[in-house]
Amino acid sequence: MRDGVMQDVPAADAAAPALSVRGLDFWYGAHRALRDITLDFPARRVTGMIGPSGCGKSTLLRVLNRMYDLYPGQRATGEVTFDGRNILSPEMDLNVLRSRIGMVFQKPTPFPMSIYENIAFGVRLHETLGRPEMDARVEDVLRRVALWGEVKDRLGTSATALSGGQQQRLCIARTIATRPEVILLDEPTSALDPISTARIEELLDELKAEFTIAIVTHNMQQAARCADRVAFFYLGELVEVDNADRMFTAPRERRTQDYITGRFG
Ligand SMILES: Nc1ncnc2c1ncn2[C@@H]1O[C@H](COP(=O)(O)OP(=O)(O)OP(=O)(O)O)[C@@H](O)[C@H]1O
Repeated sequence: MRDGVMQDVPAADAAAPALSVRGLDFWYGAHRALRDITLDFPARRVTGMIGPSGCGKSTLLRVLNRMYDLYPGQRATGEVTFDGRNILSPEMDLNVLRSRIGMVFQKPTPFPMSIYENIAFGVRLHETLGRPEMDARVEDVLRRVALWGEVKDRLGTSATALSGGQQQRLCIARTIATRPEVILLDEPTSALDPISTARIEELLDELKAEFTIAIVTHNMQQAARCADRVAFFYLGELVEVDNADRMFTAPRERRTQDYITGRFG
């Protein structure tokens, strides 16, 4: 426990953290959007991040793969340990980092190229594969996101012609194709219909056998269905983190209880 934030985990659920955030502060210019965040992301578990709009959930995801680095005036202090290194360090190779900690956005963002190239493009940045190996990689990840059957006969056609749900599964396939350890998802189903949403949720359940997953969601049912652990944020602070079942049945903090019962947010 640190600074009053409850985060003890029963031994059975105490997977080693893949990512450890310690004393993290984040600024957009003079605006401090995250305050002294300390949070572990256990390996091969789904950590759900919830809280009212503007509380800093997306900001934290953007810190975890240094996405903020693309924007002047944004800075983070503190530590985020991944594979024994502080990823906030200026020496970090950001291309390597982003291949190991992949990100899926709210709105499906396929590249304006073919379905095949959407996957092969990122792989080529990090590996040199011959055509048969690349074909096998493309097929493997499309099978894993349950898209192969739907697209195998039109791999050369534009990805932008797919439905929203198919596009989001393609974006997840693209992310796992570079074989990351961690997948960050920022409200990945908020633009999708209920059937596509259910398919993505099932997919997350399968992927967590292999990947560490952090998902931002506004949907309490989704957090309860998908997440092993849930972290509740409010006004840039981490209020409480706990196993999902306990978080939704017996939250310890009043603010968490008010939020999950719909009293604000
Ligand atoms: N580019 C930016 N420049 C300045 N302030 C920003 C920027 N992006 C976010 N903020 C501010 O940082 C705070 C946290 O925003 P963030 O987007 O992380 O919240 P969130 O919890 O993900 O919200 P939502 O659920 O609405 O997506 C908010 O006060 C927001 O206004």
